[in-house]
Amino acid sequence: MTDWTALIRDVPDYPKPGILFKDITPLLADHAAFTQVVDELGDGLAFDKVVGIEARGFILAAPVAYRSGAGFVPVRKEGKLPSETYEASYDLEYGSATIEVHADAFEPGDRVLIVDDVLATGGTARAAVELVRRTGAQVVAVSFLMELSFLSGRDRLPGLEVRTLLTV
Ligand SMILES: O=P(O)(O)OC[C@H]1O[C@H](OP(=O)(O)OP(=O)(O)O)[C@H](O)[C@@H]1O
Ligand SMILES: Nc1ncnc2[nH]cnc12
Repeated sequence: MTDWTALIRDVPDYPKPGILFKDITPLLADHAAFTQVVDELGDGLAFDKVVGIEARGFILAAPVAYRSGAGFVPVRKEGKLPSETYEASYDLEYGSATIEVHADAFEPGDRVLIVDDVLATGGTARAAVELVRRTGAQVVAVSFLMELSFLSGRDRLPGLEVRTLLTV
């Protein structure tokens, strides 16, 4: 894949002092970069549903589902899903959060690809994996646009295929 790192903007001290925020909006605005990234996130993997994690994960996961003929399932921040949910709480680089998935989002035996923009500490992805597994579905891989390798998020996803397209 082309190295699109130049389209990731570094924003110091956002959202808190000491955090170097990786802003993906320049990459999203570039058609060639955006489409290649969407193509690569699911390439060669077999799955029935794509999970996108609110909010930036939605931007990437929905087109991955569309292009691969899979369904899309949102994992949302707490209180946003209207029906019965499972929830998981976790810490991330600049705070903590709770995410939820609809308890009936998957068919028994569904193979699930989880997609998000950034793998940092891995807290968010770990919680999403737990949610999918609680429903009885199977996580086949976790794909990210970008990995912040100094935070070792991969270590929180043992035994899983972890795909990252850019590493910083
Ligand atoms: O690996 P971690 O340390 O868990 O961090 C990665 C998560 O942080 C960001 O989400 P954020 O909660 O900022 O939400 P947003 O997508 O709504 O901006 C990013 O989109 C990932 O989901
Ligand atoms: N440094 C960072 N930049 C962008 N998104 C993030 N999510 C967690 N850490 C992040």
